[in-house]
Amino acid sequence: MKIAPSMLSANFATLADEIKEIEAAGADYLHIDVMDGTFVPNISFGPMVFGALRPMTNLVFDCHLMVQDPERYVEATAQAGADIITVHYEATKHIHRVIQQIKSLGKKAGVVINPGTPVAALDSVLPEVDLVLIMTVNPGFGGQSFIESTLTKIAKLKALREEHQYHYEIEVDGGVNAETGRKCLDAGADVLVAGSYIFNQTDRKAAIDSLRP
Ligand SMILES: O=C(CO)[C@H](O)[C@H](O)COP(=O)(O)O
Ligand SMILES: [Co+2]
Repeated sequence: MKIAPSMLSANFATLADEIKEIEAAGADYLHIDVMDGTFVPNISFGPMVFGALRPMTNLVFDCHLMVQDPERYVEATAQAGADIITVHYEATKHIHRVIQQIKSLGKKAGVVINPGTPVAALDSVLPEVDLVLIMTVNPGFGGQSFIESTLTKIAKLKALREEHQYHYEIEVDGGVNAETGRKCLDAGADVLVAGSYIFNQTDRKAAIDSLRP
């Protein structure tokens, strides 16, 4: 399993040091939450900010685009050094086209659904994607409580992957701590995103280690 600390909960005044610390502590991905104030009621940062961090770390840049019509920003995200670009099913009229756009730029393509969207909405893109992200909170803010009803989606995605020999990783995002993270892993998750749980602790290595079974 992999751990993806979410930069949203890091100290923005010392971002480079925060990133180096979680890399040394054994993180696998750096989860990068881009918010536009339209698709979600919050604004975070964009490609100019994480692009500046790219030369400072070898962590996989796992970009979660919470923006309306993400096709407008996929290219800039790729150019800023993203490795995985994940777009919301709910944010575009053309989810299949955006996935193709991401792949044509040589990046791994992910799709993400809100707690209110069923796995069935993803039928047509599951054969194409490298990652499926299940929101375990409503997107927009760190530090929210895990929504238990999302666990059944993880199990569904795992069963579909086995049945059809799909290749996507299953990632979960929101309200993940040692307890809820374990439930996600038991249900079949491969990647745990955790923001406040990791960055609110002074010992980030202990926090990351506590998420591993
Ligand atoms: O996408 C996100 C919010 O929309 C974040 O990745 C997520 O909320 C992480 O924060 P926390 O672990 O504190 O819930
Ligand atoms: Co996220």
